[in-house]
Formats: sequence, C-alpha cells, structure tokens
Amino acid sequence: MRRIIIGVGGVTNGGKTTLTKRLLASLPNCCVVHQDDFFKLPEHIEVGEDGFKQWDVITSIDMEAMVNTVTAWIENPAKFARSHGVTVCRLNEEHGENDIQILILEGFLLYNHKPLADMCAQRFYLTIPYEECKHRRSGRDYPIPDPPGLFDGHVWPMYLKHRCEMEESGVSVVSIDGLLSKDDIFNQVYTNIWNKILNFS
Ligand SMILES: Nc1ncnc2c1ncn2[C@@H]1O[C@H](COP(=O)(O)OP(=O)(O)O)[C@@H](O)[C@H]1O
Ligand SMILES: O=C(O)c1ccc[n+]([C@@H]2O[C@H](COP(=O)([O-])O)[C@@H](O)[C@H]2O)c1
Repeated sequence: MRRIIIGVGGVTNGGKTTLTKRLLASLPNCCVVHQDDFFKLPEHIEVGEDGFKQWDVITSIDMEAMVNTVTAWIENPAKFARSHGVTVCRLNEEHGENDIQILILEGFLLYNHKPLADMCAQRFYLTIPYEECKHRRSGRDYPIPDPPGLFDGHVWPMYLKHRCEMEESGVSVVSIDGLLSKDDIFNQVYTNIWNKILNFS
C-alpha cells in the first residue's frame, strides 16, 4: 500500500483551508490534520516584548501532539481514515492507483518544524501580499479575536521571519500564488499531487 503526506502551508489567510477542503473532497482515501487544532490554551501563550500574546510562533502549538497524530496515520492509515469518517476504497489497479492513502497537513507553520516538514512528500506554500493578507484577516473570526494592532505588530512580522527561516533551512516547497482564483489554485495543486502519486514508488 502506498501512502503519501502532502503539506498545504503558507501565510495566514493565504487560502490553505479553502484549498484543503477541495482536495479532501476530490482525492481518494484522504485525511487531514490541521495545525490550528493543536494551538495551546490562551493561558499557556506568552506575552512578548511587542506586548502581544505570541500566537504566531511554533511554541504556541503542541507540535509533539501533532506529530503523534501524524504518526498514528502513518502506522495505520486505513484505521485512521475510518475513525475520521473517511470511506476507504480501492482504486483502479489498471492505472496503478490501487491502495493509495493520502494525508494532508494544513497549517501556517508546517515547514518550520523539521520533523513535520520531513514527513511531507510534497510541500505546497501559499503566499499573498501584505495588503491582501491584512484585508482577508480583517474579515476572519478566530477563536481568540485579534486585538487591535496584532496584524502589523505580530502576525505579519512573524510571517516574514518564519518564511525567511524556512527559505534559509533549504526545505523545498512548491510556491502557489494565493491571488489566483480558487479554481486555478485547486487545479494546479490537484494535478501536481497526481503527478507525484503516479511517480511515487
Ligand atoms: N483564491 C482565493 N481568492 C480569493 N479569496 C480567497 C481565495 N482563497 C481563499 N480565499 C478567502 O480568503 C479567506 C481565508 O481563506 P482560508 O482558506 O481560510 O485561509 P487560511 O486557511 O490560509 O487561513 C476566506 O475568506 C476565503 O474565502
Ligand atoms: O485557532 C486558534 O485557536 C487561534 C488562536 C489565536 C490566534 N490564531 C491565529 O491563527 C492563525 C493561523 O491560522 P490560519 O488559518 O490563519 O493560517 C495565526 O496567525 C494566529 O494568530 C488562531
């Protein structure tokens, strides 16, 4: 049985969740692990020198728990799928597609954690410019609402810092322009994933 882990990373509001939902609905035997589900409780988030709770750093996320969840999928993808409500099917053997199991990791800091980055066979990275990001973020409702000034004082500077660290680490990513239409982004990524699967031993 082949199994493949796909990363959907990138900037906040870059379109990661939107893309992931469409991939989940289109790819066979496909599960997802969202990094946002592993945020620590607010009382465990430090306040930084910038005066803001430090949500946009890797230590705000329980990465050990996230990696453990991914490990559970690796050990038994079909069991993981069934327990997450995904119907497991066999694909057409004529096309060499039988028994593929796919896991999508979705999150804004996937590739700044080496163990997680190393688990991904393909890493997509969505980007959008500052103005568009600020605009989209202003319309979002998070479990903890953004205090005034958070975007410019913490979110965007941390994005730039982590992006720079990711690039310096040498991890290879497929950059996706998040300004493209939702359809174009989906088609580009979907095609890329199938190419990867069909060339995957
Ligand atoms: N390609 C796109 N073009 C325009 N708006 C988009 C696109 N992709 C996502 N959005 C919108 O941007 C906002 C954030 O999208 P979302 O997928 O939740 O981002 P993320 O998961 O990266 O934070 C949502 O309002 C969504 O509808
Ligand atoms: O989901 C939460 O509990 C949560 C609590 C506080 C903040 N967030 C924000 O979630 C953002 C990452 O999620 P996303 O979907 O925008 O990529 C990050 O920029 C955080 O500032 C998210």
